[in-house]
Amino acid sequence: MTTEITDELTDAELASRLATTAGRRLLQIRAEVGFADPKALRAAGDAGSQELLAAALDRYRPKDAVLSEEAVDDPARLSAERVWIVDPLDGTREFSEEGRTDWAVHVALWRAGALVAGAVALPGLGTTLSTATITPPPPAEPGPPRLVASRTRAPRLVTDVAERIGGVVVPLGSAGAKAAAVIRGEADVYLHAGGQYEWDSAAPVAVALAAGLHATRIDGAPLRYNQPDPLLPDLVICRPGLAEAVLAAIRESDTAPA
Ligand SMILES: Nc1ncnc2c1ncn2[C@@H]1O[C@H](COP(=O)(O)O)[C@@H](OP(=O)(O)O)[C@H]1O
Ligand SMILES: [Mg+2]
Repeated sequence: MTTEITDELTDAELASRLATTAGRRLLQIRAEVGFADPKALRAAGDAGSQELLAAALDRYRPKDAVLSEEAVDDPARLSAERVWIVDPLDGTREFSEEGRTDWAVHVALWRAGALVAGAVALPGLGTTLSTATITPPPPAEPGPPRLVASRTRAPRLVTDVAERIGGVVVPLGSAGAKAAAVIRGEADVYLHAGGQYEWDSAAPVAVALAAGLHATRIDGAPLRYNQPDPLLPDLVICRPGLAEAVLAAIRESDTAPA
């Protein structure tokens, strides 16, 4: 897989190569810094990936705005037509735990109201999912639907919805890794509520939509990006055939946040 970054790339190709390249840098940082001081490793990862992505976007898309978890928010993005929404290291906690592969790099492009390109790199798995190349997941496996949810901050809503649809909960780190599990057919639903930001979901949602999956807020409303407040606290990504049942279970749950 070539990851060379040149001036001629489409936005989707650029997103994919940037995410892959930042992911390789993160693997190097993991090897160099080691796991003895997880806090130091997390800080080095956040900073190293942010530096690489910021420099590359500045070099290859100098006119575009950027919204990143690891940079000061520049309100100029609110009047920009094109905004890159990036999470240089999603699943920071898992990145700092030896042996875990559930962490990701997110690079998405928002243009005039919609996500138009995106990539989620899973460096620990050696793969990158891109809107340019993604295909729908394989058919659902027999058995109960598998719901991926936060390892550390899963809301009660997840267990409640799992019970209502006869599913099982699978804890996994990183929004990108969870979305990827659904996109790759290793899980059927990713449900989250109670807090998250635009950078946590923009690239995963861009790829999920390109793969033909359902991706909305938990009340079924569209996920909207490049908003003044980047808080985007909940989402559901799932196979289209499960969306109606999942949204109904959320509505019926007395644990759904108002
Ligand atoms: N309640 C909450 N409030 C704010 N952010 C949250 C959150 N729950 C999850 N997130 C963010 O969503 C990403 C995935 O989390 P999780 O693995 O728990 O599902 C993490 O991003 P970062 O690792 O980039 O900080 C995490 O910080
Ligand atoms: Mg994140």
